[in-house]
Amino acid sequence: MNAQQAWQATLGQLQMDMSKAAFETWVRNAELVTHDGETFKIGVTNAYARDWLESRLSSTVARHLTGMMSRPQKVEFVVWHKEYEGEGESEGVEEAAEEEPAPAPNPTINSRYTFDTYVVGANNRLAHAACMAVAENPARAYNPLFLYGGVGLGKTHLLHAIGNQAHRQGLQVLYVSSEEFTNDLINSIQKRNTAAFRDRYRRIDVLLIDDIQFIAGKESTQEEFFHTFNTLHGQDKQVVISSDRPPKAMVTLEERLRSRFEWGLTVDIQPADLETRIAILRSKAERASRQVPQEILELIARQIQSNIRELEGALTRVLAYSDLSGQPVTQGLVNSALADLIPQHSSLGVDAVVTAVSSVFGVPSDRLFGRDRTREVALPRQVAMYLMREDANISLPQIGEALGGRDHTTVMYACDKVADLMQRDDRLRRQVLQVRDQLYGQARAAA
Ligand SMILES: Nc1ncnc2c1ncn2[C@@H]1O[C@H](COP(=O)(O)OP(=O)(O)OP(=O)(O)O)[C@@H](O)[C@H]1O
Repeated sequence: MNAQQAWQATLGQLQMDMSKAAFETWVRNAELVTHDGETFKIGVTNAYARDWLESRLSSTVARHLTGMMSRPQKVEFVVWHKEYEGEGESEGVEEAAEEEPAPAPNPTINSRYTFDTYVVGANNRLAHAACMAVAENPARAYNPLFLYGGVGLGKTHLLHAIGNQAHRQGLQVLYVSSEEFTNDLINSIQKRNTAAFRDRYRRIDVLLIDDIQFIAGKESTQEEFFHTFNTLHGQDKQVVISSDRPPKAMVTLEERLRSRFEWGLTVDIQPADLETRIAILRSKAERASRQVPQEILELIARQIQSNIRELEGALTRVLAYSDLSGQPVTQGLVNSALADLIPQHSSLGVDAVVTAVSSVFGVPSDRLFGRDRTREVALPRQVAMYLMREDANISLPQIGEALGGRDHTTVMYACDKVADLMQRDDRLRRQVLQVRDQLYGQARAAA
């Protein structure tokens, strides 16, 4: 087998092993540059892709190549552009590519929000992969990309991350909230300067428009956005849109806009699970050069469940509390610092959990309290047991007593089963998050 065949076979293997999104984002455009008998030099289009492949795939790729060539092989990823082909050593090419001066900052893009600082978990993996794909290949991956999710879950962060990367590639990027778009439009109409408005919005390569839900119901803004969208899309320019709900749920949105939003890819961001929330806190603490014990991060992450902005705010508050009082960060300090942010667990009782489970799973409360064992009731009941145990700290015998007079081993089994299923069953994980959303929404409202 020659080197090119071995590389193509490795690509085929990776395609089978990796998720589609990851493969498309990171591997599809990689090419064999040189092979000197023992090292495969693989070219990728930018330093991001090189670092990603180097840190996650180099040993897997080397293993596949070794198997195919029947002798030990190494792999090296380099930044490589096709137009440099034949101009000599690829090392030289790599340096040339990296020495390009950075473009002047883009005033509409927040340079702190990058893919590097975005923590990926099960809740946002697809959204993250889609954004990476768009940033790598504007207008060629998904156009438009429509990103939706609840408040404070990282939509704006991802838009800026795309913006930062596209800007580094020398593209003209414009980030605006839909409110700014509306205000710009109104001003231009008042000043009779709509030509300048159109120029600003149509002479760009990438338009990132945040919180598009605010244009629903505003007729002339929708009209103008429709033309902006068509012009950009028609010229193969990338449009990325964020919203707090999917296009279908934007009731007062004109049908022609809704259908355009659905032309490309629509992806959601769900609330982050516990592990991701801890990882976000850890990353934020590290960036602030602070050492915070794992159990403290976990304590904060358990308390603030549905909004990453609040989660970050909670950490900042705990650290400020510790600095101002001169005390170390302990559980007690966290509890005092967050007393008014955290719903008190005692307010979560059996009834609150059953009501929330009942509404998310669509099973009447009395059936959850009863002894019915059909699957449509049994699983939601097990979820209720799990949440009573995990979130409301109710004892196993009390839970069993409340839910149909079961003994504590049944409850223990249910809790383990739900915890295990949530690792594998995405739908169930989301349902549990929805229940928690309801519980904590209620608890906060009652506080
Ligand atoms: N996965 C993540 N990793 C790191 N930081 C995150 C993540 N998700 C959200 N954040 C941070 O949480 C904060 C809120 O995120 P962001 O403003 O992007 O949310 P949003 O979904 O746009 O909210 P809104 O609905 O209010 O517009 C930001 O500081 C962002 O950096």
